[in-house]
Amino acid sequence: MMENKLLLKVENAGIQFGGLKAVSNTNVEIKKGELIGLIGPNGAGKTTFFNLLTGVYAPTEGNILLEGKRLNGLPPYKITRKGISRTFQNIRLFNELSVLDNVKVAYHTNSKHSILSSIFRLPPHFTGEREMEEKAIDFLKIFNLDGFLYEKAKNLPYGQQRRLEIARALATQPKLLLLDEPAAGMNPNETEELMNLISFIREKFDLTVLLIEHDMQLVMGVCERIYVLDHGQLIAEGSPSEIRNNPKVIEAYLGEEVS
Ligand SMILES: Nc1ncnc2c1ncn2[C@@H]1O[C@H](COP(=O)(O)OP(=O)(O)OP(=O)(O)O)[C@@H](O)[C@H]1O
Repeated sequence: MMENKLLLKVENAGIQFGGLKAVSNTNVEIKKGELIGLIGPNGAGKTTFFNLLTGVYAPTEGNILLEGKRLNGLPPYKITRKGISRTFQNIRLFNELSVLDNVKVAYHTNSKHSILSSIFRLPPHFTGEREMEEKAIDFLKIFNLDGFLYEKAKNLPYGQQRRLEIARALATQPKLLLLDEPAAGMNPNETEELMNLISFIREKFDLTVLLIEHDMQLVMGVCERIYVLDHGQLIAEGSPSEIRNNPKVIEAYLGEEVS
C-alpha cells in the first residue's frame, strides 16, 4: 500500500446556503490507505461535507482535489468515475431490483463497453455482461450476500441492506469510499461485524475510507485519525485518543462520560 501519498486534499472549502454557512473553511488531507472518521453533533455539516466531495453541491469557497486534480463543479457521475463513491445515511438501493442487479448496475458506471453495444447487443456487450455477472457474484460472496442473489433488495433484512449498499459503492471501484453512518440502526453484533467488514475491505481493495458515524465504539475502534466538525467548522483532528481527550470535542460533542 502507498501509505504516504496524498489522495484527497480539501483546501479552505465550504458552502453557503443563503445566509447559512453549512460548511466553512475546511482543510482536510487524507493519504492513500487511511481510514478516517468524521464526527460531530447533529447538523454540524457532516453530510453536507460528503455532498461537497461527491458533487451533489459545488463548493462556494475553496478547492477539492483528488490526486491533485480539482473536482470543484464536476457532476456526481464524473466524480464517481474519478474514484469517489459513497453510501447514504438512509439506505439507497434499487428496491425492486435483485441483489445481483443492484451490484451489476453499479459496475455499469465504470464499465468500458459502450451503451450502444449494450442496446444493440453487440458482442462486446455479451462478454462484458457475462464478466460483470461473474465479478458481481464473486463480489457478493465477500459480503456474505451470495445466498440472496435473486432476492429483491427491499426484502433483505436491514443489516444486509447496509452491506449491499457498501458492496454497490465498492463495485464502482473507488479510490475513496465515503460511508455515511454505516452503523445507524444496527445492533451491537451487526456493528461489530460491520467494523470487521470495513477493515477487511480496506485491506482487500487497497481502499481509503472516510466515515461519518455517531457510534463511538466503531469510530474509535477502526479509525486511525478523526476529524471533528461543529457548526460547519473543523474544531479538531487527531488520533482516537487525542480526540477522546480533546476538551473542545468533549464540550461540543462527546460529553464528559466518554472522556
Ligand atoms: N440544501 C440545503 N439547503 C439549506 N440548508 C441545508 C442544505 N443541506 C444542508 N443544510 C443545512 O446545513 C446544516 C448541516 O446539515 P448536515 O445534514 O450536513 O449535518 P450533519 O452533520 O450531517 O447532521 P446529522 O448528524 O444530523 O446527519 C444544517 O443546518 C442543514 O439544515
